Amino acid sequence: MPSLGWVNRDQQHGRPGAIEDYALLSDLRTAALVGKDGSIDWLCLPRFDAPSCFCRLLGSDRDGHWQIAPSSPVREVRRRYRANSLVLETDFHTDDGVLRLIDCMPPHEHYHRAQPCLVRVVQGISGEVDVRMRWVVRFAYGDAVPWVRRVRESDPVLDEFILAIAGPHTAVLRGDVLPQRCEGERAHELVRTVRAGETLSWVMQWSPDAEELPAPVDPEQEVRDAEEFWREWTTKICYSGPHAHAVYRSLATLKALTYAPTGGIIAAPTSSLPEAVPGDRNWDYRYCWLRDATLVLLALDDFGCSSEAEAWRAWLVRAVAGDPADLQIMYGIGGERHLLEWEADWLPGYRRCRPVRFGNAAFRQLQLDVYGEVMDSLHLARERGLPEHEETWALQRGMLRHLEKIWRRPDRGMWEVRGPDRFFTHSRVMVWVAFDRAVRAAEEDGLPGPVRRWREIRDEVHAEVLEQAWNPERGAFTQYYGATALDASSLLMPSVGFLPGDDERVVRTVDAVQRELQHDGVLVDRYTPDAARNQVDGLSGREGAFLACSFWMVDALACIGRRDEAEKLFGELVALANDVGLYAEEYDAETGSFTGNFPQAFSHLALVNSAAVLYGGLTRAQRSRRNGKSA
Ligand SMILES: OC[C@H]1O[C@H](O[C@H]2O[C@H](CO)[C@@H](O)[C@H](O)[C@H]2O)[C@H](O)[C@@H](O)[C@@H]1O
Repeated sequence: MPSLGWVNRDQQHGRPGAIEDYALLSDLRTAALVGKDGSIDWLCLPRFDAPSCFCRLLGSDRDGHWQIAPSSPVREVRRRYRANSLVLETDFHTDDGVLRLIDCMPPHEHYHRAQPCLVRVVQGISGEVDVRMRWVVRFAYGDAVPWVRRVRESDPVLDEFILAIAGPHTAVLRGDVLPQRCEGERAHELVRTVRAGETLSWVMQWSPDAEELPAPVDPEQEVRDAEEFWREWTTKICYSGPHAHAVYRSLATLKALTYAPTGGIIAAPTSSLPEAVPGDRNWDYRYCWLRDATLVLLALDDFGCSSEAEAWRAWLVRAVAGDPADLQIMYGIGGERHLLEWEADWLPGYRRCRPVRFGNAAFRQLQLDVYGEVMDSLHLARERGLPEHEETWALQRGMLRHLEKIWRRPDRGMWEVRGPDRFFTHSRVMVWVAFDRAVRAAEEDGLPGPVRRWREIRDEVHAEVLEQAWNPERGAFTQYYGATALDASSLLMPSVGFLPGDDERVVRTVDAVQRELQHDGVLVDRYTPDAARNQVDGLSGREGAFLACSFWMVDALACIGRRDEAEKLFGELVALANDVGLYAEEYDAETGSFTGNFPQAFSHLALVNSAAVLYGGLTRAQRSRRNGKSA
C-alpha cells in the first residue's frame, strides 16, 4: 500500500503537512494553500500581504484552517488541476468509495471592487463516504478569535449563513449545509454522508464591512467561471516544446502570483517557511522584489503574456517614480515602501522553526543588481514593441544618474545577505547590464542621454569584473572580489550577455560550480558552504539547495554548448515538482523535501526561462536582439 501522505502523524495531531503536500489557489489578489488532507492551511484576506485567517501552516489547528475530507481512513489521494487552470480536484479513495473535493478562488481580474471568495464543492464519485468539515477561523495570523454566529439571510433568500467578525475582518460562510459549533472548542464542524452523484458546496467570502455583506454566489457557476478564466488565459501562451505541462503550470503559477489591481508580482504567497528544518532562515515573501518581478515579466512576455508585462511596467513606474535616490529593492504589492519586519511570538512556526517573521527588513538594503534587472526589462519591453510610455525613459535616465553616483559602492548582493556589504560579482555584472542597455537604447532607438559617459562606465565595470572577480588559482569567477568562494549567480554571466558562452573563463566557472555546488544529481547550492561559515550571509545554520540555481545550470550548459547535459538536467528538474507541478524556493537533499516559501516565483520563472533557452533556442541576451542586431 502506498504511503498515506495526508494521514501522517503530524496531521492527526493538528499540525500541517509537508510543504510539497500543498496546492495553490489564487484569485489574483490573494492565495490559499490546500493540503493533501483537504485542509486550507494558509489564506490571507483580502490581499496577499494581509494578515491570515487560516494559519495552520505556521502553527496548528487552532491557528485557523478549513478542512474537508472523509472521516474514514483514506487509502490514496490523487490530485490535479483541471486542464491549465487553478481549479483543484482532490480525489480521496476510501474503502467506502471515492469522494472528490473541488477547490477554487474565482479570479476577478478586472473587477477591482469584488472581494475574495473561496469555493469548495464535494462530489460523491462512488460508494457512500462520510465527509467531515471543520472550519476554524482565526484572524490576525491566528491571534484573533472572531465572534462567530449564525445569521438568517434577508431577502431574497431565506437561508442561514455563518458570520465571523473580528475588528476589521468579516468572513461569511454559506453552504448547502452549515457546520455546527463544537462544544468547548472554538471551531465549527459537520459530518455528512455523500453518495455517488451527490454534491455539496460551500462559499466563504470576505468583507471589510460587517454591515455590508457580499451577496450570495452560485458555487458551481463560480467554478465554471474560474475554469473558463484560466482556459482563456492559457490560449495566449505560445509554447509547443517538450515538457509543455510543466511550462504551462509554471506560467499559470506566475500569473497566480500577480496582484491584478496594480500589476505587482509577489515572490511567493507565504511567509516564514524555513529554508532548512530546523532553522531560522524564515522570511516573508509576500512582496514585490524588483529583481524577481522583472524576471517574471520577461518570462511571461517570452511566452506571449504581454498584457501582464504592460501591467508590471505600469506598476514599476508608479512605485519607483520620484527621486531615483529613493529606489528600493522591493515594495508592497500596492507600491508601499515600508515593509517593517516583526516577529509573531505566538506562532510556533512550520515544524517549530522560529521566528515567524512578517514584513521584510531587506527593503532597506542596497542591491546594485536591481538597477540592471530594471534597465534590462524596460529595454526588452521596448524592443518587443510594448507601447512606449513617455515617463519610462525619463525614469531610466534618473536611475542611471543615481547609479553613476553609487555603482562603486559595495552592496548586499542578489542573495540579500545580512552580513557585511561586499563587492559581489553578480551585482557588478548587473551594473554592466544597466549601462549596456542604456547605451543600446541610445544607439539603437535614438533615445537621448550621455551615451559616451555610459559607454565609459560600462567598459570600466566590465574590465573591473574580469580583473577582480576572476580567481586564477580557483580557475573561476568567485562570489565577490578577492574571494575564494563560488556563487551560482556566476552561471548567469553568459545569459545576460556579459561574456559569450564559449569564453574559457565562463566554461571553467560552469565546471567549478558543477564540481563544488552541484550535488545529489540535480541540486545546486547558491554559494559555497564555506561562504556561510565565513559569515558572508550573516545567518546561522544551513539551507537547502536553491532550485532556481539548478535551472541556471541548465541555461549555462546550453550556452556553453553542452546541450544534451542541459536537456537531461532539465528533465530531471521537471520531475522534482510536487504532484501538481509546483516548486518551493529550495530543496533539502537530506530529507527529500521542499524548503523555503512556496510556491516560489523565482523557481518557476527559472523553469520557463530554461524552456525558452532549450526549446525556444535563445538566451536572455539573444532574445533581446532586435532584427538580428547583436549585443
Ligand atoms: O538569504 C537571506 C535573504 O533571504 C530572502 O531573500 C531571498 O528571496 C528573495 C525573494 O525571492 C530573492 O530576491 C533573494 O534573491 C533571495 O536571497 C529574504 O527575503 C531576505 O530578507 C533575506 O535577507
